[in-house]
Amino acid sequence: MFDKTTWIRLPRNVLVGHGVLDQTVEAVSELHLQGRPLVVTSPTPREVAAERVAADFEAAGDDPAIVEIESASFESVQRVIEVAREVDAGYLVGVGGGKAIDIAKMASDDLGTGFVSVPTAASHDGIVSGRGSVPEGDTRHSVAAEPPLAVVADTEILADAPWRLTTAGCADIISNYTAVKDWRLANRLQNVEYSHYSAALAEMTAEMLVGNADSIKQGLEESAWVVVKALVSSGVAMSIAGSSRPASGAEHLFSHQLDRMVPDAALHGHQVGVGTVVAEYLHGGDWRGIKQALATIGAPTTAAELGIEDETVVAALTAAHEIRDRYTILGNGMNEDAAIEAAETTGVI
Ligand SMILES: NC(=O)C1=CN([C@@H]2O[C@H](COP(=O)(O)OP(=O)(O)OC[C@H]3O[C@@H](n4cnc5c(N)ncnc54)[C@H](O)[C@@H]3O)[C@@H](O)[C@H]2O)C=CC1
Ligand SMILES: O=C(CO)COP(=O)(O)O
Ligand SMILES: [Zn+2]
Repeated sequence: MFDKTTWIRLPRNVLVGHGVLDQTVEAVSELHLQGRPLVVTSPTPREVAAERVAADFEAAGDDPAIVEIESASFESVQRVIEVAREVDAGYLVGVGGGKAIDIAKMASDDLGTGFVSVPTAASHDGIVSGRGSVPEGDTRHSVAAEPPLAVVADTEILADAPWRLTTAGCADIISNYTAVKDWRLANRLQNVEYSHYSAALAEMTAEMLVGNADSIKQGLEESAWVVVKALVSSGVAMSIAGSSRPASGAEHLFSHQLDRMVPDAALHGHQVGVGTVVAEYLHGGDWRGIKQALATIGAPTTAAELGIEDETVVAALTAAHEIRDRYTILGNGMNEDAAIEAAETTGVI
């Protein structure tokens, strides 16, 4: 008997454009969600967008509540769940960067409620994905979470956000190159389940972004448009795969290890970009091309540009494979000499 089952969960409404934040209530009303919206946000995104979204729900008679989170942690998820129960929320609206959106989608999953994604920065490809990424002790979980029913990406807001957030999003997409190589390797060596469609979409998204690298420039709203569409596409690749494999390989393990060693030292996407240069080198690929694309966009390509000590980068490379049980080009780990050699050859240190 044929026994394969695939369940691909994608958003129904994806709004991308200038001023679309004002259409959030309309995009949600189309989904026939019931009850009060709970807006999940963090301090800056609250000022930038969440208060406006809440005011629009208020004006529509939807009686919204707001909860602010500070970090991506299971404690934050738990707090949001508690607040959602206290206010009897019908669905959750995540407004902010990757952390606020991850917390909202994980809390929604637990509560069994709908989730709407309102990114205020084009900084990560979790905008659409049905995954949450949360550190815990020595490890970092990639957990199944509620994928958004709707996405509202206002390019006016995204273009107004600090430019470094957009370059981080670009680097998070460029990392698909090595993530897919790692996925293929894991498929061949470990029989890890692999999706050609998902991998092709993830790679094509990275190629299109790199092909447009010259047109991604600070101060152009068009750039925010190009980047956020790529982030949506990358998130769809994760939804097709049912895992973060098409967008997260060795370069992500390296970034997650840096988060453990030097929390908040640099943006997720920027760390991932530097990890991509080293991972591409380890794969014997065109690491110079990756480095050039990152540099053209204005994303960091060295430890110094990340603001992280060379020794910390080397230590993160040697310990990255321990983050989780995900087979990558790192295999059972790099020793220190090999990590120094790779980081020096690529000019990362
Ligand atoms: N679930 C998934 O599939 C994925 C999850 N992630 C996760 O997302 C997180 C990284 O996302 P980031 O957005 O880089 O981090 P973040 O959510 O911490 O945001 C970075 C900073 O940007 C600020 N910010 C956001 N919008 C702003 C605006 N319009 N103006 C000014 N400041 C603004 C935030 O307040 C924060 O200080 C990590 O935890 C990462 O693991 C990343 C990729 C995929
Ligand atoms: O950041 C991600 C994809 O860009 C996914 O995060 P994980 O590595 O935790 O799955
Ligand atoms: Zn990422």
